Parts: sequence; structure tokens; C-alpha cells
Amino acid sequence: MGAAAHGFPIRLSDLSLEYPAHGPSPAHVALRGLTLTVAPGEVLGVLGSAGSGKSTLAKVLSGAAFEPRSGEVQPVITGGDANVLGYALRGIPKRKVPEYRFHVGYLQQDAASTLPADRTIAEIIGEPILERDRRYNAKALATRVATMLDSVRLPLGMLEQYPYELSGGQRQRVAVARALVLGPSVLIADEPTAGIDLTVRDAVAQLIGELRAHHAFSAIIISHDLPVLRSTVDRIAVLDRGELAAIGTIDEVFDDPRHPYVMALAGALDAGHAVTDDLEPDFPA
Ligand SMILES: Nc1ncnc2c1ncn2[C@@H]1O[C@H](COP(=O)(O)OP(=O)(O)OP(=O)(O)O)[C@@H](O)[C@H]1O
Repeated sequence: MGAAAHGFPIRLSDLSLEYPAHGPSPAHVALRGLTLTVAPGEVLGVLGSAGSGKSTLAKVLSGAAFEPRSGEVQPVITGGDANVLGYALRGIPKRKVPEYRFHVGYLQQDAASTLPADRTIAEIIGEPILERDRRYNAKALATRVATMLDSVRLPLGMLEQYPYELSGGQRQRVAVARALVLGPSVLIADEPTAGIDLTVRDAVAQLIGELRAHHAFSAIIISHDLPVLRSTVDRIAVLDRGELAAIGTIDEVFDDPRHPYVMALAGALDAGHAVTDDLEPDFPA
């Protein structure tokens, strides 16, 4: 499936997301009235304060929110719509969700630490292919898995190893390989370098850049890490408390900050902070 008729693989129109009330927790609006587009081949970075709605957006755009695992409360679209690769996600029929997810790679937050402990690296990377087609040719599967492992610069000897035998950075690369194994047209990556050692972080950022050059996809990359964003994205969107505070190239956003949160971020960056997750939204809106 290609881009939608309007030409944007991702188009959010006045999108609002809400966690429904559950147990003693009242309903919570996580994202309010978000409008933006991502062009073919474009990578958009998303940054924002803790709790500003970034992961919620990723859960919805990846389709993970529509296939809830038991016991997890998932966000629902309560306003506007998200149109991804021609799929209108508001009210997407349940039977269409698996098909949708085949087109959209999702690197979820903490992906590296949540790889299934009892599966080999080959099984983990190949699983999305088998989920799509149980009878997929075993030889073709092995070749595809080996190619993916190689593209994330890991040795083939790792195929029969288990996650606990790998370092955090190596596990993150495995998670990237798995997210891309189906050759998705859109990639949603939630903090791809969080929790990774500084030396490996640059390697993962470089890897995303290389993958981007070789696989044609549009992507949304959520990150607090400005050097990573600088080396991987075309534009950034800044979220603050569930609303869009700014959008543009990194220089456009920070050279002329207008929103208080963006000003605070720009100040932190001027003071030499590269990673911005320690900024609390405690200034006046
Ligand atoms: N299951 C849930 N039920 C109710 N509210 C939730 C749930 N999960 C998240 N929220 C709330 O939704 C808001 C957005 O959360 P989200 O995880 O999207 O933020 P985030 O920007 O990704 O933050 P972080 O940078 O800390 O990961 C927060 O106020 C959070 O408390």
C-alpha cells in the first residue's frame, strides 16, 4: 500500500487521544487537537516533556493501541483522525488492524529490555514474518533474518543466541531489525536510544540514518536526545502537555522560540544540555 491520495503517508488532523476511565482512574486526555503531516521519505522527530503524550501517540500510530494485550488500558481516538498510508485509524475495523500493522514498523519504548527471554535472536527477528504467514518458506525466512541482522551490523553468530547473552546496545539493534523486517513503509520509533550507553547511542543514530538511506520509509522518531534528532530527522514537533508547541526544522524551532516550553528547552540547550528529559512542565503555559 502506498501513500494516501493526499500524498502524505502520515496526516494527523485535529487528533485527540484519551485513556478511558478505568478502575478508580478518571478518563485522561493525553493529546489534544494535533495537526501535522509527514511527507514521503520524511523523518519527523517528536520531543516534549514527560507525560506530554509522545508514547500515547506512538501506540496509536503503530496500531498497538488497537490490539490491546490483556489488562492494558489503551488510548482511543476521541477527536479528529490519524490517516496513515490511507488507513483512517479512527474506527479502523478490528479485522484490518493486523494488515495495517504489517505496513508500520514499531519500535516501542523499552523495546530492548522487553525482547522475549526464551526465544533466540533469529526467532525474535523472524516472528513478524511468521505472524503474517505461518507457512512462510523456512529458507527464505532464514535469509531475510540474516540480512536484517547484517543490516544492523551484528554478527551472524548471534542468530542462535538469547537476549540475555547480548549487551543493551546489541539488543536495541535486534529490536530495530525486528521493527524493520517486514520492510514497513512507515516506522514509529519511541525513544530508540533511551537507556543505551553513550558510545552505542551514536551507533544506533547512525544506523537509523543508514537504514533510512536504504529502506524507503517515512518515520516518526520520539527522542529527548538532540544529537540523535539532529542526525536522524528532517523536522521536529515539540509537544507540551498534550498539545503541539512548535514544529519545523530544529533550527527554525530553537532559533525563534515562541512557546514557553520551547523557550525553556532552548535555554537548556544553550546551557549545554543535550538530553532534555529533565525539564519539567512547571512553567506557565
Ligand atoms: N494507561 C493509562 N491510563 C491513564 N493515563 C495514562 C495511561 N498511560 C499514560 N497515561 C497518561 O497520559 C499522559 C501521556 O502519557 P505518555 O506516556 O504518552 O507521555 P510521554 O510524553 O511519552 O512521557 P515520557 O517522556 O515520560 O515517556 C500522561 O499524563 C500519562 O500519565
